[in-house]
Amino acid sequence: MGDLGVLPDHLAPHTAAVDALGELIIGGMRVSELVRQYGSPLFIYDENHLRTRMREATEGFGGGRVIYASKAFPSVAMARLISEEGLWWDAASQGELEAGLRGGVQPKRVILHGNNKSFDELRMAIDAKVGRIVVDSFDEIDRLDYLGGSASVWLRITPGIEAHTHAYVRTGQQDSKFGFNLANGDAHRAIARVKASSHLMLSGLHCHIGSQVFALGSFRDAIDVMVTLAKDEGVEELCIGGGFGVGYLRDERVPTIGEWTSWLREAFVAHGMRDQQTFIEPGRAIVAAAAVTVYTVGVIKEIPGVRTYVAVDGGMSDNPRPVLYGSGYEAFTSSRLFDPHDMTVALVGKHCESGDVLVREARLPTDLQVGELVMTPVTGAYGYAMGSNYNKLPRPAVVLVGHGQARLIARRETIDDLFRLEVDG
Ligand SMILES: Cc1ncc(COP(=O)(O)O)c(C=O)c1O
Ligand SMILES: N[C@@H](CCCC[NH3+])C(=O)O
Repeated sequence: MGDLGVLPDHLAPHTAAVDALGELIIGGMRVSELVRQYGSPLFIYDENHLRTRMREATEGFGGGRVIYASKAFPSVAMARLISEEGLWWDAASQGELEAGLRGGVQPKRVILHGNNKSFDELRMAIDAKVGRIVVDSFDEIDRLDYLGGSASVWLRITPGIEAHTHAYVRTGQQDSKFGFNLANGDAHRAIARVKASSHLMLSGLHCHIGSQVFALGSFRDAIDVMVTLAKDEGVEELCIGGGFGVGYLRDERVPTIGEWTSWLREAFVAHGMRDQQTFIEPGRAIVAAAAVTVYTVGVIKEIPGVRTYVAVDGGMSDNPRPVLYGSGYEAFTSSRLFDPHDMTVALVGKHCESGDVLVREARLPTDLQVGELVMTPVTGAYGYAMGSNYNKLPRPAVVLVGHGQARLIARRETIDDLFRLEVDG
């Protein structure tokens, strides 16, 4: 990576480069050229970045298995990369399961999650012979008994670890809708039930303490608790979930996925676990920084002495994270990254809500013009995946770039697409 001007290296996709005029190039493609061809707003994913993260994760984790948590970006194109790089695929619904299978992930490398799996989802997983079903509740055991097919299962345990992250994405504490509670004995009761089953094979235990977690200590605590339980119960495999935090802001420097995975491996090894027994499920740490979202500025409204609003052609429908969790992002002009970005503005979307703010205090050039391209980096995880059609906005297109070429992996929605579900009354 050369000089990226005002764009910090740690927020840029791997192949990012800036030409002499200050324009951003990703995967050998000029961002303005991509927008000219595919329209705005546009998600641009860097293929090299994705593959590098997958390799760092698998190398750091030794011979343990890395399962990509597909909820972060569950596309067929992503599933192809996952299967080519030898990772596994975590699906939390029939749709995510279908995406993995359509992308060529071998069924034995698919894990099915969900705190309320339907009969159809369970039936599909059994018929497809997925690698593991992660059983989450007693009602689910009843459903599996009713269906009767044979399956290799893990039990999802809530180990009672309070991860330090946003309450909405904390999942390992006692008070959780997920999994079997360890402290009140449910975990042991579930283990006994599955062990006694003639058609379910208990191959492992699972826990996931939360998302965007930075404290290695929380993962170490989870490993301590779960290894003890697995050894007491004579269970072979252990998955410690995902949730490894990433940096979204200029000053936010965080461990790489290679560091995360090698630390976790060390923690497992310290407990005498063999690589083949161990699994992790990162989503965000693989995809987040691989993508940027590019928007076009439509309105610049200055309220002297109050604030300047810069409105773009997307917003909470392509990135609901700021509204949902108060998440922070940065913004940059993608065509003049050598210019100082010293005007503080609110970067807002085009939705009919005052809360539709993408970046509360974005720094952009003082002479920013209507029609310029502004991009927000680190939007590869839980952006497109959690997008909506609010205000009947069509979803943006998604391109995958590399080696001077772009591949459209999700076309832009059309106005007609927006009415495909409506029944004309
Ligand atoms: C069961 C499970 N595994 C893995 C993940 C991946 O999380 P992240 O994208 O934060 O790595 C999640 C989401 O938090 C999850 O619910
Ligand atoms: N959607 C959350 C992460 C949820 C993780 C899924 N268990 C986010 O955007 O940060």
